[in-house]
Amino acid sequence: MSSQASSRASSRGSLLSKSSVESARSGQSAGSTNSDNVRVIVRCRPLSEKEADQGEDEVVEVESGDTVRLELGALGASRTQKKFRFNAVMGPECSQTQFFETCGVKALLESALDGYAATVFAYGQTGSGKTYSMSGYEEQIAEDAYQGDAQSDGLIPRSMSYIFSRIRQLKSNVRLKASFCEIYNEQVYDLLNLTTASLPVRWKPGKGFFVQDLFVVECQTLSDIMEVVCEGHRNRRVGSHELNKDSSRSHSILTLNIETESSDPDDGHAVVKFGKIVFCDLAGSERLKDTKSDGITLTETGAINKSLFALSNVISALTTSATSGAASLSSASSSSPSSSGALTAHIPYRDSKLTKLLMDSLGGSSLTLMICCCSPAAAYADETLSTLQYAHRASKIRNRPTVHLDGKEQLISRLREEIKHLRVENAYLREQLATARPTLENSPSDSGHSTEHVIASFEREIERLKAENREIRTREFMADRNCQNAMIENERLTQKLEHLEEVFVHEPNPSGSRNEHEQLYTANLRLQQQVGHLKALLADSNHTSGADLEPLRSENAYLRDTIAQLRKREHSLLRELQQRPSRRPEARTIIEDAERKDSDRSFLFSGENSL
Ligand SMILES: Nc1ncnc2c1ncn2[C@@H]1O[C@H](COP(=O)(O)OP(=O)(O)OP(=O)(O)O)[C@@H](O)[C@H]1O
Repeated sequence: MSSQASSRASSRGSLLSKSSVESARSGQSAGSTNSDNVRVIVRCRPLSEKEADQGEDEVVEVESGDTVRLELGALGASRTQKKFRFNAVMGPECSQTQFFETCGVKALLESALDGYAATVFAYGQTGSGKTYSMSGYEEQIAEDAYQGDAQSDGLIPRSMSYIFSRIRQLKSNVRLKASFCEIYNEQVYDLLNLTTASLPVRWKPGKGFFVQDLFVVECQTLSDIMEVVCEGHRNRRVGSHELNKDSSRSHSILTLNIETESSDPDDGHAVVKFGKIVFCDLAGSERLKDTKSDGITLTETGAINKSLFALSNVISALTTSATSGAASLSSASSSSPSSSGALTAHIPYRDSKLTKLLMDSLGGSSLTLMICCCSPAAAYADETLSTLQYAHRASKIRNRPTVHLDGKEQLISRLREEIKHLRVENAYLREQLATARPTLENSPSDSGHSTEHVIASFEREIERLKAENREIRTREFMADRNCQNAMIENERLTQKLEHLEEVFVHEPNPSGSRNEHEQLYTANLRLQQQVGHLKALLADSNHTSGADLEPLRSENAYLRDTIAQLRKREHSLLRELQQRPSRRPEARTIIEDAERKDSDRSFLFSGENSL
């Protein structure tokens, strides 16, 4: 296996938006709805031995291939039922092979080979079968030199072997790179490199959120990649509690980057696409009292529930904006440069590392498959209900799948698209002229205008509209670029603050923190200048294309909010510094300095200057 420690994950290509993706891409064999929606599959496991011994009732029933019925309430007359419909529902009898064949993951893998980003994530209560569905038996897959098991293997090993079998058939050069990390207690750890401490999550334009310094392994054979999978499982944090003896205590994220080089069927030139598939096995949602958590387990459970709550908030915000007709993509932190005009609602991706890293999968440019696992036991009916409700909301999320190409390819494809559009427009205009000409030729020229005059005025109008269109596009491009710049500044400021926090925690020398503050102030000022520039641009744009720039204004409001929050944090850090007796004189100077500078710059955020 050739491996490389990559300080930054391989530089990715740009994204090319597509308005829609062929239905085949979403792999919807059973009950497919919209190709851009998150596809949701429910899988109900059999009763465990323990549950069967306890005489548990089964309250989950698969009604048809896509409907699940849940019995609620006490046994007897007061029982009620709830029904949910999903893309597909699989019951306890469903084998791992059947599950792989019918859940739609194969089509996602095909899409990833075709340059799309795809995500499969498993959600459900602890012990409901997420790891079993994603990987198989955890203790087996974590064995040294694991060779695979035809019966019990889950989606991940099956997907890996599927990809290699497809690569053998394809007439393309394919490069595969894998990384594997986990989010444990809100910190990201590399599962392939245990020597590193927790890793930071960063944001970059054109790339979105990513884990910095993650170990990336180039895989040439199936056994290379299975080694990555097994190594990750060996290193994943597993604990034992009342509901599951091998419970995953973290969210794990396995990413396979697929670089495919093929020749364009139209003109034979080489095209490189950057697809990827992400497998995310979430830690189980769980009630503290059921798991009988204490000490470390209690902290872990708290962190798990907190990040799942953040995920639920993102899903709610996305579904609310989807049902209210608002676009679901947040350009403020989107990985897609082409998506920047789409923001109309703030989606709280930044609230947790999990939601940052899943941003592209939820409301972003990825094709997404959510696997919802549940237990059939009556004892967990409430948890199952909340899982199904969660899943139902998630199924309303609309993504915008995009092909990932490198910069040059992106330009060529954009120009091709442009030519295609112009051709359609030309054909339409010719048609219009053809229908207008006989009418005009037969009509009396009582208005004093000849047919030629009318046609010429049509043509002038078309030219005028085209010029206006170009101008609006230029303005949008400029505003988009300014937003990107403001985001970069925002990220830089966040990093400064993180650094400043570290400075306080680790007791550095006093002159260092003063310096920190100066740098922070300069960065802050630069950010404000960006925002001011953006405001001026938007105010100017208002005259001609106010409606087109509405999303940017909303994004701007979000950025200003973020800046205000960052400033609050900056102040609280300074107050903290002031409270330390050893640093009081130094703190006073810094605070006075900051307050004086604040009053200088406050005009930028005053009411009449806001957008
Ligand atoms: N469909 C299934 N068929 C047979 N056994 C299953 C099935 N699903 C789960 N199991 C078994 O149930 C137990 C719990 O499953 P698993 O560890 O996958 O749950 P989990 O949802 O990943 O839990 P946690 O969130 O605590 O990690 C395991 O012993 C697993 O082998």
